Amino acid sequence: MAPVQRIDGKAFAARMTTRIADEVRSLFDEAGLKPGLAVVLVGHDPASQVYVGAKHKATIAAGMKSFEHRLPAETSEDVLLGLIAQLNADPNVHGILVQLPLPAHLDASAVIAAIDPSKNVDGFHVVNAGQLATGQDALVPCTPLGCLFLLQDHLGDLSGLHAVIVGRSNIVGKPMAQLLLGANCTVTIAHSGSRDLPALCRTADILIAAVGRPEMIRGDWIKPGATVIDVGINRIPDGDSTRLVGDVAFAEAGHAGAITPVPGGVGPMTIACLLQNTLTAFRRKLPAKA
Ligand SMILES: Nc1nc(=O)c2c([nH]1)NC[C@@H]1CN(c3ccc(C(=O)N[C@@H](CCC(=O)O)C(=O)O)cc3)C=[N+]21
Repeated sequence: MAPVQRIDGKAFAARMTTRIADEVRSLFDEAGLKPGLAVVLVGHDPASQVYVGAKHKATIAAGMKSFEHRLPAETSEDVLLGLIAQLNADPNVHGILVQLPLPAHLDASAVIAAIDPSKNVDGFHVVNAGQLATGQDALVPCTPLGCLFLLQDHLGDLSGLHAVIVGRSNIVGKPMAQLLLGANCTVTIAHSGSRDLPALCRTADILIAAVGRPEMIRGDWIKPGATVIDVGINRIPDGDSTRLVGDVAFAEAGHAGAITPVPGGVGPMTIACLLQNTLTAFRRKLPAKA
């Protein structure tokens, strides 16, 4: 059998970012218009600091305005909601992202609900989720959108394929299911408690791993030739240091048709799709052409 193909999300994301930057410059620069993305980070979680820094760099590289708001860990919900109200009203801000997880004293669902759905570039608002579920134009959560782009690039038409999604979060599993249904897949949503999960996974033409458990999905859970998308980003100890692994035991997946590596697979696509959503939100605010 042909050797497994690596799906290069890093390269795909770089091409997407270049295309978005070209679009921003060629269509809007002359008119003095710029999409703007506001990112709010509460507290000092080291991983979150790294991600927020990466988002800032990508936003600038795409020719957009980046507004960073770093708030102390003890910020009250009132202060955070006040900032969100200000960003909702700011015409220079087209996208708003509040980095998750939030410190425990803050109610993430109340914060997400406060972000104007038309600026909610994470696609986490119930209005965004409802629009996606009912087939209306929506801002779609960045990680599953990135997975869909990689699948369509690799496989072309997805019609009739059986997709098994392991993971049922609002951020990945559920919106991923909606997107794949929209692309005419047959979709199964499974989770760590599903009965005979290995056998279920073996029925997948497309296997999406989004459980958040390092290397939980073993080689013998993968049907030969299947396309595997590994959403997991787990930092595990490695000697005196640490390393990143996905939710799939990558070294055992040599008989898959294709697989996304970790790092360099889905992660970079999440950031590229954030830029894409910011551009989409910006376009929708432009006055209709006369
Ligand atoms: N409101 C909100 N929206 C998010 O989209 C959001 C969030 N909160 N909280 C945290 C997670 C995580 N996340 C990642 C983005 C990029 C990489 C990424 O680019 N990873 C690289 C390298 C990572 C590394 O080296 O540490 C890769 O996989 O190749 C990873 C993870 C967005 N998140």
